[in-house]
Amino acid sequence: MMATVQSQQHFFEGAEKLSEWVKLLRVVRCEIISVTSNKDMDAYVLSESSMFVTKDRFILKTCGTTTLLSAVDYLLDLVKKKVGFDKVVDIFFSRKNFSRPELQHCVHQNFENEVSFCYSILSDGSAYTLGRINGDCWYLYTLEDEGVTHPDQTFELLMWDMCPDKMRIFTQEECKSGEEASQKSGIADIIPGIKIDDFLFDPCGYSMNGLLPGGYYITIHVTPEPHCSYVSFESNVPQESYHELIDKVLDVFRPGKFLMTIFANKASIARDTYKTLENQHTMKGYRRRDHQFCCFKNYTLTYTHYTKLSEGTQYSRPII
Ligand SMILES: C[S@@+](CC[C@H](N)C(=O)[O-])C[C@H]1O[C@@H](n2cnc3c(N)ncnc32)[C@H](O)[C@@H]1O
Repeated sequence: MMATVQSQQHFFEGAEKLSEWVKLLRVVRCEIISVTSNKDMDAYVLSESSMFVTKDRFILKTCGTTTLLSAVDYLLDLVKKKVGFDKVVDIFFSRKNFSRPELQHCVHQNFENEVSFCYSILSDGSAYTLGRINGDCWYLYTLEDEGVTHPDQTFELLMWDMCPDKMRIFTQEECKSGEEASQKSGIADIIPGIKIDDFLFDPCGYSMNGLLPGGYYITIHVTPEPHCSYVSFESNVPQESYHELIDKVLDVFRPGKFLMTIFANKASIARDTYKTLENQHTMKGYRRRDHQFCCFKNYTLTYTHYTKLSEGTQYSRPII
């Protein structure tokens, strides 16, 4: 979930900020493991994924059986009370369809419940499903009211049916620390110069946040268990074309399936990237199953879903 908030007042980082975030995360049912900062952004590795805070934007990514949407009311109260921000400029709540929805809190057991919940707090929003409603799909609730005018883009790769050899790296049997896993897997080389905060769970699982100057981040989360292997990659690093980044991430993880979403507003250098993906029927040993393009008021959104070509399959179109 990403929310952008504003007011006329100057933003001030209160000293008790950390304890306020701890309380907010308690509502969501997760904890802070580690914090890293640069002058533009605070990045938190959480027991269930990540949180990023800038002067006017809040990004919360959670997994497992957390109750992410319960953070919205709390957050809106908090920013109003602490810094006087009282207007939500944008909100994006998105997720892939769950493998086991019945294990979730009732609000998160289906998208209709989530939409009702979002609508009860921010009633101008719209809800969308991209992909196949009888297969893999991706849900989005977005407000998109005024939107931001500065360049803005978000790239996400959600991967599953992961390569077991790659996943072994993210276990305590194979690596002793997050840093070792970042190096051994090749994660450390995906975006050069990034300030990495990584964590290896016991007995397995891996999370990392990476920061670049200018408010740019990447975040990667790995669930290596073979019966439910899953990796997420997200970044707001601007690219005219995401092909090189996609190649690097696929090389590191070799998923069986992945879906990709790219949001870009008019001011972003990524605004035309959808054109370069239009005829990308295959890429790096993967075949496209679904491809959709949406024009929202302030953003374009590209959704695309690929699955691995089986051994010996002939490529019918050029491969990047
Ligand atoms: C890295 S976390 C977050 C992954 C999340 N699916 C995502 O993409 O955002 C999940 C992985 O860490 C492991 N793990 C180990 N201890 C954990 C803990 N205390 N809390 C959450 N995950 C833990 C889980 O078994 C799983 O493999």
